[in-house]
Amino acid sequence: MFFRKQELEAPVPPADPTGLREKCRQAELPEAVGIAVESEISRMEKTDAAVAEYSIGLNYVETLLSLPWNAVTQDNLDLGQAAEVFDGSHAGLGQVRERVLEHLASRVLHSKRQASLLIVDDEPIARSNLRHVLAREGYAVEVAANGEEAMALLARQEFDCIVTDLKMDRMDGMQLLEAARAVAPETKFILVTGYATVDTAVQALKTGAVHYLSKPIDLGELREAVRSALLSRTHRYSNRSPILCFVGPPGVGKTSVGKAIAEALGRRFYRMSLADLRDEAELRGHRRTYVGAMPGRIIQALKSVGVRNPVFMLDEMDKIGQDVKGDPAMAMLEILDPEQNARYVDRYLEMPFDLSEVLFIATANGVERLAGPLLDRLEVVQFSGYSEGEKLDIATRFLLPRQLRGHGLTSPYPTILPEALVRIIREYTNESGVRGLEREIARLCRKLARLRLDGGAEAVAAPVGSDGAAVLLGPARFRHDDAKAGGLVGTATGLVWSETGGEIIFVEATRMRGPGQLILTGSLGGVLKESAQIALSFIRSNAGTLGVEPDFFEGHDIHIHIPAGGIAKDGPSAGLTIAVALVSLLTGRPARSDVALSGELSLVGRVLPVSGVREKILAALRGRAAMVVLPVANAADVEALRESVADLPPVVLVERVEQALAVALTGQEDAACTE
Ligand SMILES: Nc1ncnc2c1ncn2[C@@H]1O[C@H](COP(=O)(O)OP(=O)(O)OP(=O)(O)O)[C@@H](O)[C@H]1O
Repeated sequence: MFFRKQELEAPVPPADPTGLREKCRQAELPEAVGIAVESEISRMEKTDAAVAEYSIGLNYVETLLSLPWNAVTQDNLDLGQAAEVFDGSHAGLGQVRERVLEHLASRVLHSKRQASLLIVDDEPIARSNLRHVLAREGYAVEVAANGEEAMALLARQEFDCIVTDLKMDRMDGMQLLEAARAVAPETKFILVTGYATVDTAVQALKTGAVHYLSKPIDLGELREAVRSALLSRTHRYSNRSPILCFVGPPGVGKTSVGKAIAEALGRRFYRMSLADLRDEAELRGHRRTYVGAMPGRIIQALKSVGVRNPVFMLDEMDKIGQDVKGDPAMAMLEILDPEQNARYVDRYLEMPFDLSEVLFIATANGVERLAGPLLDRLEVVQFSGYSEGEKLDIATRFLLPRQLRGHGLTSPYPTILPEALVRIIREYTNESGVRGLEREIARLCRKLARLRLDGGAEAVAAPVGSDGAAVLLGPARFRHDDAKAGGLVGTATGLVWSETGGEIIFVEATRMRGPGQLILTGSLGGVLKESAQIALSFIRSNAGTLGVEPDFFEGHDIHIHIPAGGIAKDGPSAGLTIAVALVSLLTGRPARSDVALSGELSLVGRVLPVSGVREKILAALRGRAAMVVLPVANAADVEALRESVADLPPVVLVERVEQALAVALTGQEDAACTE
């Protein structure tokens, strides 16, 4: 700190019975915090220790003393090393890897940018001396003779730091500080004067100056003051880039990529789940006057992580918002916005804490539930599910070695053959990510650990193959033979997407005597009901061409049932599957259950594009579907997937529902196809 207490006639500090003043001195608090602590300690000294106010004051002071006001870790900005860290812990994340490295590259570039300084002094000699000294330090330096000239320069250009004389004609240093804060709030100020008094110093620091130097200037102090004022520059500029938001199903590596970013930068990592957030005050803290009041979770997190520039993962951001008191989305906006978060005020602290150096990363399973203004601030990085080949690679390189080590199965390592891993992937897991896979591998390792303890290394010497894995793990949990060859009348296989990944569903339709109603059951959202109605209307209006009796609805009810779980959100894309199930029912032609469909249906029979194509095709792969039918407008998505997944099933792209019927229905082939 460059606040010269002895020259500024500071009052003699009172005795320090609690030891807090000494702690405060050692903590090297920012001036404003030091003042708040001192005034709280003085108040405590006048209060009886048995009174509640005393312990409220004590908690407050201890909280202020425990926060990392100045503690930062230095960033490691070696991009090559960052890539090594990433590749050393992850596989199968091509696009995500590129996006993360691009983000880090822009940080490196920002950090290498030359810092710009403005010197404002009415004495030409002082100006040119300071310019000379600071230019030799490698800064880009401009000069101005008074506040007005400085404001004119500020209108054209941004400065990282302004070193200004206090007493000047035509807008002095204090007026400049006030005017400049309005147009360039991030610029740091260092005030210099020969007439230092406690009052002006305090006023300058309160107005936002970061340092206060008195004349004659000690050059060592000046260099140090500028260096420390610029310390946060790297992070602040980088933070202007959008906040990364990792979006994808569970277990695809969002958290672990966040950790890898922290490791690559040499920063500490903190993860906070927002799923259980019930009250906005949990984030921003409660006012000190409440008994048991505490700072909000953001400030508490920084206290526990011990630095003010960690990588801070805001997990499950899409889960906040419902039944929460206050407006947490607004609070999040403030926390994430670099224009505001440099002066983030927690209700308990009642003073600004600089969050601008925190590297925030958000995660979500889907973007639909994120508030619009929040989404605007975020740069979405989509994590999609893994194919079987990618899962095998991840399991072989990372999950299995980690679990073997974790279960004490070190040398001689038991051999788990790839065929065993493939069987675990196919029969013991059904997921987009690899969390379940890791759990099953851990289960296998526990069995092996027990065998080794009971029978020694010999007992686990034989390599574990596919059958060995099945013996150890017990009966298979998932059978993917649903989409097997053959077919049923009135049942069609569909592909849907939900936040937990892609899924295969079976749409069933049946007809019985009744007054002509459409009955819908299963997990149907409103959109899905509309899809069913559209499919039925299309069939009724095209009965002739589709080979359906025109009056099939008279005297009959149609019942459509969709048994699967999380599909209510992906209603439109089930339209095509419903149409196939209905035409199958009404024509008596069985629908092939190994043909999986997804497409939105229009009233005139066009097949419209759908989302989540990668997840859907991966679900079809898992479900052993022989063929996938998708809208022609999704051709680019299919092509993109073909590049990363070798064993794609054949994909038929259709423009109209009749083309899908030709592929999916057996019997009288092509009879209903118009092309
Ligand atoms: N591409 C990958 N390479 C290596 N390991 C991976 C990869 N993807 C996931 N993992 C591992 O899978 C496990 C689960 O990953 P993680 O916790 O990061 O998932 P997540 O996407 O954050 O899930 P959730 O949304 O449920 O929080 C971790 O042990 C992680 O290391």
